[in-house]
Amino acid sequence: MSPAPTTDASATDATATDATGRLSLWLRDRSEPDWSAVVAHRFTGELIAGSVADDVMRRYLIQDHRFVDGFVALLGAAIAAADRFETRIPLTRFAAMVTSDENDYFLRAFDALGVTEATRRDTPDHAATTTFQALMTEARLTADYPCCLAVLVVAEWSYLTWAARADGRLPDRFEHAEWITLHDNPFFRDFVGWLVSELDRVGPTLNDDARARVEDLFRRAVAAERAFFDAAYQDNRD
Ligand SMILES: Cc1ncc(C[n+]2csc(CCO)c2C)c(N)n1
Repeated sequence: MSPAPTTDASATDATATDATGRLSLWLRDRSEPDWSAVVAHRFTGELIAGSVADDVMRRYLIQDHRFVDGFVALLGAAIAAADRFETRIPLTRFAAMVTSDENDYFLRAFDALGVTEATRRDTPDHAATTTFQALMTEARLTADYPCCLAVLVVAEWSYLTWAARADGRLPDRFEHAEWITLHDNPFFRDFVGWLVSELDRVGPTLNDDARARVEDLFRRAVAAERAFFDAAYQDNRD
């Protein structure tokens, strides 16, 4: 019943119309049209083309840097809630990567874009950031592995999918190019393939209620990703 783990999550074109097959594909279907809006968002297209306006990039990165903290906490909850040791290992390695390479990118990009610490401190959270933080907290506090996975999978799989669209073409500026390669490289591809396969592994163990909770979190996470990208184009804070 359980499918072989995929190692190339971005190449998955299949759709699933019922939840008895691959839960990941079913959830992705159920999150349309938001899923497609996320992976083909104006922001990601402009990033790949290297044409994102600097103020858009600044707004996005200031908010996204705040996302990482809650994300790492959610990863920690998934590590704690996972059903076996072999599952904790990739999650732990990934947590180490997120807190080293990725944080370094943010700091260099802030420098290059002239974003000072004072600006970061004085910029309030956008409503889309607050929504996402709340969703990650909600998933974390379930202390339930499939619920944690639902939100993690959305955050990772959607990013791999849009980044893979660059297909080897990279824009000149590192602020743009590295944000793409951070989300489409062999390590990340393997990790996301594994993470998606985890959702498929636990899928058949869920009863209807548990699956409904996972679906609700997954769909709200996709909607939150869409709103997060939209927010980069909004000057106001609400
Ligand atoms: C709103 C938002 N959603 C998802 C990601 C993706 N993401 C967050 S942490 C992480 C791990 C290392 O890159 C990844 C892929 C993001 N950055 N911002």
